[in-house]
Amino acid sequence: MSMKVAPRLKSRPKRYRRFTSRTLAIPRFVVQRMMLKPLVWSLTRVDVRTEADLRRLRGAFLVVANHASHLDTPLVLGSLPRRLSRYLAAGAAADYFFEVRWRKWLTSLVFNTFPVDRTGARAHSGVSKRLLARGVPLLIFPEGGRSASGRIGAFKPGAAALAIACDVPCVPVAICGAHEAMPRGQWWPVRGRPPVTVRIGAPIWPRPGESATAFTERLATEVRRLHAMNDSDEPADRPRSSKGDGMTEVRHMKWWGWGNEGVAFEYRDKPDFAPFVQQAIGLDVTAPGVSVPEFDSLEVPESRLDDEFRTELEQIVGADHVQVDAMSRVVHTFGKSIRDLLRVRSGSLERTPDVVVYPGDEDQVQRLVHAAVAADCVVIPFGGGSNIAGSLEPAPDEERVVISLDMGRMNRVLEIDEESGLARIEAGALGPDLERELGKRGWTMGHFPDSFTHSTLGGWIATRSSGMQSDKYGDIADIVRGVRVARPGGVVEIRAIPSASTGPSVREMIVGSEGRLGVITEATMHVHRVPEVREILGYFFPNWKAGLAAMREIAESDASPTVTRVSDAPESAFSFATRKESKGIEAAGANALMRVLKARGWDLDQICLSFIGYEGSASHVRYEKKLVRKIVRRHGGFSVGKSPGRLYDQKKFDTPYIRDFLLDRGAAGDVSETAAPWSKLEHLYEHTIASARKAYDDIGVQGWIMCHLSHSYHAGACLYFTFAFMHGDEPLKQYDHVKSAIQQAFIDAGGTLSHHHAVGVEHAPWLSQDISPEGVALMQGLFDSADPKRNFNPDKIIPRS
Ligand SMILES: Cc1cc2nc3c(=O)[nH]c(=O)nc-3n(C[C@H](O)[C@H](O)[C@H](O)COP(=O)(O)OP(=O)(O)OC[C@H]3O[C@@H](n4cnc5c(N)ncnc54)[C@H](O)[C@@H]3O)c2cc1C
Repeated sequence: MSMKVAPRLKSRPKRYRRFTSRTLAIPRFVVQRMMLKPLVWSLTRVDVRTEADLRRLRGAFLVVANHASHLDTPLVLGSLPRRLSRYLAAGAAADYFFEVRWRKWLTSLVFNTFPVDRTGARAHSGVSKRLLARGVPLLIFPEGGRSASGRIGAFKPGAAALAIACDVPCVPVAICGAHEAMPRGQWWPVRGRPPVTVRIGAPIWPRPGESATAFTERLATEVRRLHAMNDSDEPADRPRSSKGDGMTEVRHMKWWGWGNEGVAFEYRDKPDFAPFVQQAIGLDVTAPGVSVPEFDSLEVPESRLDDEFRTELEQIVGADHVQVDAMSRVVHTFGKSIRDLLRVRSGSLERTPDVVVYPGDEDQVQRLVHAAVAADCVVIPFGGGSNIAGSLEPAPDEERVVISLDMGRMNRVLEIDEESGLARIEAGALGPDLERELGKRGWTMGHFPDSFTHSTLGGWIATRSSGMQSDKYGDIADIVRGVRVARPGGVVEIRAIPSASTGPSVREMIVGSEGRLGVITEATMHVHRVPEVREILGYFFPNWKAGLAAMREIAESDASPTVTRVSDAPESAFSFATRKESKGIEAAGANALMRVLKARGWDLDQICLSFIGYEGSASHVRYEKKLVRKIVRRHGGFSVGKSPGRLYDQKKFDTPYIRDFLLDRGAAGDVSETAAPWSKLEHLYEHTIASARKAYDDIGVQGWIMCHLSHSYHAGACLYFTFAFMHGDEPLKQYDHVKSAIQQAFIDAGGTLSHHHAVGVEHAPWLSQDISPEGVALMQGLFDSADPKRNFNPDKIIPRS
């Protein structure tokens, strides 16, 4: 349960009483959270990334942030957990904000401001110390003013000196994109909801005896590091693989799990989560989890790379970009499927790549491909390493040298053809990197898979990915127009033509090829103007059948929402269980709504939560919402407003961390998804649920399965199942049994083996049932002729016979 920062309330001299006044905190809450935050969040696209666990932060502290825009203070206040921002007092220039009475009054009311001397006058000296001594946390911008260029300037030592004198920690915060959104001299953000990211780092304490200069340096370095994670214009001092022993600037996920080091799923602020999981799979989440093994305890196979070939690789990409250390090779061995995570956590590393290389441009990729094929090596292109189909692992019995070709340095947006709405982008660009670069010029690609933060353009193309807004923007197969692929014979160049009649589509052969046809170096993608309005509304349906029918009717209608998603009753219950504790009006409102629904005859256990997204001009969005409202009503549903949708939108990229949380506690939780025509969806759903339940019975476990529909098309939609159970001593065997039952159910009920997670090795057993043996033979012919010596990511999609 979260606690409020507790300013010391005893012996408050009158002058400081306003800072800790509970009465004044109420209007401040109303203005900050109910007016300012919704306004700033609607005018910009704010992404809050909390890199650290702030739950243990208590008492006074300083927030130190870079400063380039008047948006910065509302952004920080709106991004910090309410517990920490409630009494946060923002430093404001005494010579500007405290000279005029109305300005002083207004900023004090809204931002709890305290005066900061900038002019050398010491009229307010000691105020900040006294506030800290009273437990009031402070927000300080150590640059001393807003940067005119948007670049982070030198930090003044005042904040560090204050932290040392009062022995309080500093929370570093990097605000990225606010300068572009509303630079100095402007009083309103630019049009088009520019993207802004607020990155909150781990609290930093002054070291014993540390000078203010040294502490300032540490704080500045941390804020720059957080900023550089977002903005490659800043000096790049990016974190590397969790152990940090690679020599490149490319970021990687944790070797043992999803996402960034230090970020984890938290259940304690979600009061319904523990009882829900207990009931669903019999797991007590409050019991301590097991820790991940020490990396040094893993037995990592030796690299088979010899010195001569290493020198050849170094001559192509430079010595810093050829890695053979154990951490680099382990990070590049697997993707992030549950099979992958179970194996890497248990040290089951039969075969790792022998070397990881990081090319910097297409010419280097081409030379690497030539060298690798000439030496009969295996080349496995690596994007973000986020796939969940076993698309990366080298075959355990592979005798040849295996090269993991990491595309992470090739991450630029090369060109935007504004007239055609096309952008040329290098294949190694991660989602946030490419969207940020496009966003700076008012464009978006509109591709947002749940793995967005850690997957790349090349990976999306190579796995036929689909993002949450595919209803409007299309799957990656629709978005990619042109593509360049490095192959032994030279570069395949498919130009960005809107549509062409040039025989079987080579572009389509590359899409979904999982590295088997060569290395995608860049692609030319559809891009769109950032919409004026973007909204995701929440809806309730009385049951799953009604939700499905409404989604089908919306797909058929004139409305073209960006997202159509409806969860079945178990998934809706799960969503409710992961809500944070609500109090006061919010909690009373939710309870009242449930009472009304019950009175109207709704079975509350059958409620299905839905999200529908809208984008475009304000009038277009209004029109679409009206159309959808009518359809929803016809199926017994109604809108529950913007808040659930906003929450879903903000938190969707954090959900993947839950799988590690469960694994730490002996439970396997994973996903399987398919697509089928509308006419088959209901049966497919029932059949899959029944098959999973039978599989749980077979292995004698209490299992859970839930589902949502997303990605609607003219002829059908994707059904996305999430399943979980407490595993025993043979987790892989048990997992394979359940997963296989679900996959087979898809095929038997008329669905495909995967809508957007690719084939890899994990889904390969169902390929022939999906596309027919003759279809597999055709594909095999393509692979055999394109790659006769099986140098390119062999054994994926079609296993060795
Ligand atoms: C929690 C979670 C959520 C996910 N959500 C989604 C989702 O919403 N939608 C979705 O579509 N997927 C999703 N995925 C799956 C995964 O993110 C996608 O498969 C993604 O497209 C993989 O991209 P990547 O850059 O990580 O590729 P990697 O995992 O590095 O590689 C995947 C395959 O592509 C090949 N490849 C990578 N780059 C290139 C290149 N430049 N040239 C040739 N081949 C290349 C690799 O060799 C490999 O075969 C999710 C995964 C997880 C773990």
